[in-house]
Amino acid sequence: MGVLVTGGAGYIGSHTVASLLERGEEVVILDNLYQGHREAVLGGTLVEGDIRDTGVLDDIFTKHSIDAVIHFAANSLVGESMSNPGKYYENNVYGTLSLLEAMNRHGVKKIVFSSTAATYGEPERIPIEESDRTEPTNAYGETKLAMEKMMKWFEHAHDIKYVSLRYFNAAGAHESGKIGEDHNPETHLIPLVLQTALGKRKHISVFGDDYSTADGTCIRDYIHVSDLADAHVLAVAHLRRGGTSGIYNLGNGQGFSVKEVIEAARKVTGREIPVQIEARRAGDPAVLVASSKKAREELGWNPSRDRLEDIIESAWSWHQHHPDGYGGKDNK
Ligand SMILES: NC(=O)c1ccc[n+]([C@@H]2O[C@H](COP(=O)([O-])OP(=O)(O)OC[C@H]3O[C@@H](n4cnc5c(N)ncnc54)[C@H](O)[C@@H]3O)[C@@H](O)[C@H]2O)c1
Ligand SMILES: O=c1ccn([C@@H]2O[C@H](COP(=O)(O)OP(=O)(O)O[C@H]3O[C@H](CO)[C@H](O)[C@H](O)[C@H]3O)[C@@H](O)[C@H]2O)c(=O)[nH]1
Repeated sequence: MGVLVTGGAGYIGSHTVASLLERGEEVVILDNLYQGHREAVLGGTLVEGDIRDTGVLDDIFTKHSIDAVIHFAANSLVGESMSNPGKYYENNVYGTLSLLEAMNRHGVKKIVFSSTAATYGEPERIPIEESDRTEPTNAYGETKLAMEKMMKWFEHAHDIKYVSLRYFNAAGAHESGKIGEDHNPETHLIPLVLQTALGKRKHISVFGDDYSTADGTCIRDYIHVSDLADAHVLAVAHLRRGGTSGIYNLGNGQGFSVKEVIEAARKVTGREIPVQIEARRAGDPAVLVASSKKAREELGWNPSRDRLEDIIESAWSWHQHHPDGYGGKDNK
């Protein structure tokens, strides 16, 4: 039996496809290449198409023997979701509905889903546990919460089991050097800091230094993309052995401030990284750090690339060799 990976040409999806292939899985990738890259798909069968297209989904489930879906395909820019929430309900919520309906038509009973720390909003305590309050402060997080609830009701009605993985801040790149992070536009801190180290940007903007944290900048929990990829493989295994549906945080349980990330990047790169302090970014909670105890205990997840310098080092290697991402590939 094989796995369908929606959004498998994107950043986290492509790393998960690589992990599945390493384990000898049959993989079909469905991506409309809105953000994804053909070159990021290291194997399997890539279908260029949209999760909202019922014909494409029916075709895939008819032609391939698929028992599980890993669902990454979504829009995920917090700022854009605030100015254009309709786009997020259309692609994320309607897209997931289209996928679940197709799974139901074809008797596919397992789904692993990309959720986010943004489902919590302003946390009530740190580290955050899965049972904590979920009150998203942006439309993106709200759509992810809606998709989690949709899966709950599809399980109730159609016995489709789900594992929802709430990632904190994904970072780093694959050890092969072949795949890494290439978003357009790029909004994430670590790639922007490294593009500044490369001289592609004049400075890194720090969004607010007046938060109630030790150095005034926001604290996040950075998790290596390959550790995230491993969690998806474990989640599929959990469902295949008859495990129950559930929601799991994925993070390292350690928080780093924006200033600490920049300092670590200076050490790793040995380059100057000019900083400009700017206003706070709307919708940013001060501190987001995960408790991933549940994923460790129930899925057997054991993230191994947890040092911030190592995560930045692996991203740096990717950015140095691919300064223009996949577009300007330079495989030195
Ligand atoms: N990057 C992070 O730190 C982070 C954190 C938490 C959650 N997530 C979630 O993880 C998932 C993957 O994130 P990413 O950073 O790899 O994003 P990404 O944009 O690199 O990957 C998403 C992929 O989905 C594809 N896609 C989008 N809409 C589609 C559609 N309608 N049909 C087919 N393909 C479609 C895109 O082309 C892209 O390749 C997303 O669902 C995101 O919300 C990401
Ligand atoms: O140029 C920048 C970019 C980011 N930041 C700060 O760096 C931290 C990390 O920002 P990212 O944009 O890298 O990531 P977020 O913490 O905003 O992540 C959120 O959005 C992601 C999707 O883009 C995930 O869904 C994640 O779960 C959700 O919390 C934030 O405090 C942000 O304000 C800056 O100071 N300058």
